[in-house]
Amino acid sequence: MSSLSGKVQTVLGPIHPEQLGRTLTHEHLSMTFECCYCPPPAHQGTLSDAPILMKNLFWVKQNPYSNKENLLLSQEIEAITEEIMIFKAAGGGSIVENTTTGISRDIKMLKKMAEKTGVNIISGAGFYVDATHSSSTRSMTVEQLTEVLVNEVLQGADGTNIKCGIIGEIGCSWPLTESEKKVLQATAEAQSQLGCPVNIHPGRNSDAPFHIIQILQEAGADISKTVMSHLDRTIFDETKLLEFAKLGSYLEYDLFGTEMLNYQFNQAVDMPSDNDRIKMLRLLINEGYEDRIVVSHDIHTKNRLLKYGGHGYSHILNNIVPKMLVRGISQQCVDKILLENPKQWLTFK
Ligand SMILES: CCC(=O)NCCS(=O)(=O)O
Repeated sequence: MSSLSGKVQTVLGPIHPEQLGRTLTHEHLSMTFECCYCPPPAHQGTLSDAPILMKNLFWVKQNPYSNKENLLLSQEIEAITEEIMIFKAAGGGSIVENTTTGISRDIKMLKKMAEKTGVNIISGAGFYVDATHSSSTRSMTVEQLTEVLVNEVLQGADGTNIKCGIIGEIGCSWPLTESEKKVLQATAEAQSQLGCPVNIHPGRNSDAPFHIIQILQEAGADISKTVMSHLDRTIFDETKLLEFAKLGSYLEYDLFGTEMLNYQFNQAVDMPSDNDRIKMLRLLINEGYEDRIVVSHDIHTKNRLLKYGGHGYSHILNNIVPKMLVRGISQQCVDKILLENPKQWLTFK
């Protein structure tokens, strides 16, 4: 195991796990998402290049991936820094920043934000989905990819000496591509060398999380230190969700605050509401999985910021926690989800 054993690695260096406090396990503080631009229907075409204004905000909320400006979170550093302070005032301690190579990770900026706000920021190593892989990434062997991941954790990312504290979010499409499969195998290998936390972005199909866990397991990963993200848009059937829970990963509900009529990336899906998400958490808790749940907002577009009338990074602490308590989830269980489970996950073995 590495010298990081028993520690959590933030962009400002290793800390003791007790210093984390309430932790959002899946956010973005600076990224771009042009790779996932969805052209709007022809009669709404002019809205794709429009600035975000009060009069088109409802349209942007329903079509977040069709407005080009909305995809540039990296332009909002000042607003986001202020919003991290609001998260801190609401009782937040740490944010895991899951931006990986392909969607414009800016690890120097993350360090500045951590210095300014006093909130711990943990940065992610690795690669987003295949559509963003460079030709050089695609041509690498599993061994070469492993070396990149290990270096981002032990030496620093993007030519800096600022180090990542998790591997992920590792992007997977559906069906999984060859390049993504190699990255998963490299993730497993790097994780067994480092004993580090891993976060996976599954493809948009309910079989995707199962397939990914199988690949990771075969390559030697520690599934108990792996988070499966975006379950709220991936597995809807309760029996299937409980089957997946048995595999032993952390179960992440990370789209809190996202409520929309049409899910642009998969029209077959009815995006759940926050109340639906809380019902799924209750199901998992009642079935004994309270040690495995983590939650977040996965803010990745501008419209979700307070500045644009969105819910911001403090929504879970200010609005979701009180509703969880009203719906019979105990304070002890809420604390597990926001404090204990992230702490266990983020601590290097
Ligand atoms: C980079 C952010 C990201 O990938 N978020 C997941 C969006 S969705 O696939 O759940 O719609």
